Amino acid sequence: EEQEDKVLQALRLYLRHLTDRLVTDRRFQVFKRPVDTTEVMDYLQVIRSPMDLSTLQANVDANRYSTLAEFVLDADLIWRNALSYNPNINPMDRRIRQRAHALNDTMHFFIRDELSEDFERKCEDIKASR
Ligand SMILES: CC(=O)c1csc(NC(=O)C2C[NH2+]C2)n1
Repeated sequence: EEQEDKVLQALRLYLRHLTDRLVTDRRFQVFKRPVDTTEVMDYLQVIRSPMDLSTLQANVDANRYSTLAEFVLDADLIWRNALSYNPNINPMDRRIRQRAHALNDTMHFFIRDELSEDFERKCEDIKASR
């Protein structure tokens, strides 16, 4: 229905605006592209579902997300994967974990501050009705 498509278009616009801010934040450059598994040889043995900010953006543009919850499932993979792959106390692992926590905190702060629960409920209702 016309009205419903306007809601989904608004969601897409917001998710693109949110992802653009994350992708341009220099703290999150390590999360910008898929991990190069020819360089980081054991990555796919450790991480079952890779995700990165550019793939997230492409998914938004491809209308892959009809609710905020679907987007957050993929977005949370990015920082959770980084915590899993970098568990050690060496400075490099610690720096990536700090950036992973910053990505999580920043994303969820923007969402809580900018997206109403009513809007997300509308998206969920449209999804349930289809
Ligand atoms: C995106 C991500 O989580 C990532 C990219 S490289 C990396 N970790 C390392 O290169 C080593 C430091 N201890 C392993 N983690």
